[in-house]
Amino acid sequence: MIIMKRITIGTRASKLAMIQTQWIIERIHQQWPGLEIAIEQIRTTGDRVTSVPLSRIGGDGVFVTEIESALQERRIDIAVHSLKDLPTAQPEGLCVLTPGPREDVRDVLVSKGDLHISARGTLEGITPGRAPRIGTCSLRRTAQIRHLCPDAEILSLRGNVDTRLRKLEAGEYDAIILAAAGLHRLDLQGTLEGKLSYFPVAQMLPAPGQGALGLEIRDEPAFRELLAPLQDRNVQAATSAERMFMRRLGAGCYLPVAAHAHIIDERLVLRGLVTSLDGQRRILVQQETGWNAYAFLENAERLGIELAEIALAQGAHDIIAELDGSRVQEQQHV
Ligand SMILES: NCc1[nH]cc(CCC(=O)O)c1CC(=O)O
Repeated sequence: MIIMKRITIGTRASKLAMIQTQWIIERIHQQWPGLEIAIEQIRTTGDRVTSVPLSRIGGDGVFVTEIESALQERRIDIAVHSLKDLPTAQPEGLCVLTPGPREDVRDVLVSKGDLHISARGTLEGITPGRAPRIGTCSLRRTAQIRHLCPDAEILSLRGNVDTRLRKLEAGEYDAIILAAAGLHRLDLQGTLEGKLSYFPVAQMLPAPGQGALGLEIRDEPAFRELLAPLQDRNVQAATSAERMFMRRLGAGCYLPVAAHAHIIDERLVLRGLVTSLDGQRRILVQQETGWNAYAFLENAERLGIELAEIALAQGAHDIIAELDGSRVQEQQHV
């Protein structure tokens, strides 16, 4: 039985983070109408340091560390995150629940001119003799776009979604790549009509957890009970498989590792990718659970681990080690 009267939700202050938080608050209120919910905005390292690519700041958790401290110190009770920003292992005493439904998992090309993604997933509309300039800071997107278009010039792009769109308008890029989920939640499809083309998942495999939210709490029965009605078994199974794939590879969230799981015919199907930054070497693997096996979370997690081991057996370790090495060198030059 819930006896709480008031809880505090912690979040980043960005427009997207606030929309996500408001949505979660509405969902909690539907279940627990009397509960008073306060919001605490927390500034993270990722919000403060906007001029350096995330892959150089030091990888994991740049958008969450301060928020996790607030949870551990009991200044907040629930943290609302974009699941893909959340490291795959939680600090002592914290756990993550995943509400549904999951937004669109795909990445989108937002174009200033003719560049677009065809239905087959190829990059079209390139001006002959000129390398398309594409903005992204994600190594996962960089490697996959280089695979699709080895001539593309990849330019660094950081900031929240509005900032990125402003930089595109300013003419620094021919196109930029964003997560569909962020654009949809910010209700930007209308404004960007005619400029958007969606990558098929197979051509731009998403980040583990992309499109899903993660609710982080102290692992206590009262908060588990409070959020239980929001949980979605299928989203939980799919994202757990994706995140375990990443975790077993020992890859931080800013390495070119991608994973996507979905349910077909009552089986959980997981696809994973480990790729070199130039997009030349790719280890693309797929595995599925038995019929209805994903009903047990352990099976979804085991699927992620098994697929990672398949990728490692095919040489994923070498690619990751190489990338880790080059990142350390880059950091020394910052
Ligand atoms: N680190 C950026 C980030 N984290 C979560 C989202 C929104 C999409 C999502 O929830 O997966 C974005 C923006 C983007 O990648 O374009």
